Amino acid sequence: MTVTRGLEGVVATTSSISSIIDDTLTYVGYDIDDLAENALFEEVIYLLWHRELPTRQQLEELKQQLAENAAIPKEIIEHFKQYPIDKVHPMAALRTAISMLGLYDEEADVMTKEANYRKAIRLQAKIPTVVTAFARVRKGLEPVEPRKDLGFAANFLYMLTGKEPNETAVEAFNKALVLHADHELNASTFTARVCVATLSDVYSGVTAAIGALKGPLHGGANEAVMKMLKEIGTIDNVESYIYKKLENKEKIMGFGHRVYRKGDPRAKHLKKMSEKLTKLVGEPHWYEMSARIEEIVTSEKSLPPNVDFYSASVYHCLGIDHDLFTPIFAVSRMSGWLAHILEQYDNNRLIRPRAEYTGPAKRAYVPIEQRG
Ligand SMILES: CC(=O)SCCNC(=O)CCNC(=O)[C@H](O)C(C)(C)COP(=O)(O)OP(=O)(O)OC[C@H]1O[C@@H](n2cnc3c(N)ncnc32)[C@H](O)[C@@H]1OP(=O)(O)O
Ligand SMILES: O=C([O-])CC(=O)C(=O)O
Repeated sequence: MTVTRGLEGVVATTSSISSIIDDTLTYVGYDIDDLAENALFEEVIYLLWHRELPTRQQLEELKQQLAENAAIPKEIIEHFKQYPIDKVHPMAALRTAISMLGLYDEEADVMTKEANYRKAIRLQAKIPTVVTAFARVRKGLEPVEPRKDLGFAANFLYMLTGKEPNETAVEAFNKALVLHADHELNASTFTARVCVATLSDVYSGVTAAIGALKGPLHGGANEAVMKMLKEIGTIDNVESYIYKKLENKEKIMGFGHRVYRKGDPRAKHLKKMSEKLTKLVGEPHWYEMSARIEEIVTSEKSLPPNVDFYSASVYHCLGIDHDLFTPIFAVSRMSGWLAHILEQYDNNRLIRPRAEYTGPAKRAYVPIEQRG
């Protein structure tokens, strides 16, 4: 048996959703740079689920379906109110609430193609409502009901704050959603596919994926980046902080990637947004510190920033609580997870690799009184 640690370079499935070739990311053949500059997040959802960009009518239909399905059962809000609120991470709350949504979906275990698509709509529609409701309930605020007249990005920010967001915020948030939507066989998507390949249901698949995204080596890195920026505090502290970490062989969050070697093509869009937004809100130091960290880590370790690095300062400027950064990633990545889950069902085979055994050789059972 040959063991490939971390399955690096192992091609585990075919997929027609997104590709990373020579450090270029495409969703169904459309370059991420093109989509980031031009697409609405709802168009990207449609693209990932149908493999074509929507016509105007198809887009309007999808928007309407998302708006009509955005409300969540009141039991979920009541559940939130019972949590030990100051101890619960929003990703743990999200993981629980998304699983709980399955309890209130009469089609949860109906496995037809049509029912699975309807569940995809419901999950994509409800995840912003879940994240924003939890964010408000933990502050003692009432959740804000979703509005049918707002697009996906605007509605999220509206439900979070109770105020209609300005155009710049909506544009930036939409772009962040587009950039995070899918990424081939990343850890959380792979988790979702492994789960549903047992023919388990869609809710189980996305709940498992949320669990995988939560870790700091994956989606959790964006929150960890902001924690690092706060710890550093000022531009004058950047050098000593980063060099010390590197000397101690500690990882710098938001850098490195399993697949990209020259760089993550999403990072430059977030970098540009970070520069613009940090100036706009009068906190340019977050961008300046980030840019200096990038200079050092790139020259010392040849490690370019990944999608999580500049998204941290972007979300901070949008007034989003730092522990909501990873749930926001999940709001966007839900679209990719669902695309992959539907694709897995379409051409399913159980995913079950092997392990090379490294434990003791064959042993005889020892009765308990003879042990010790
Ligand atoms: C959306 C996303 O999931 S993007 C990734 C988000 N995660 C992060 O930003 C966390 C920080 N980065 C990392 O931990 C890693 O780069 C990962 C997990 C993304 C990729 O991991 P792997 O492909 O397994 O790379 P691996 O950890 O083996 O790193 C290879 C070498 O680069 C070093 N390295 C990798 N990332 C970093 C980093 N962020 N800071 C410092 N050194 C690093 C490793 O220490 C290792 O060095 P060595 O060969 O001297 O031992
Ligand atoms: O692909 C990966 O390993 C991680 C990543 O960048 C993502 O999920 O967006």
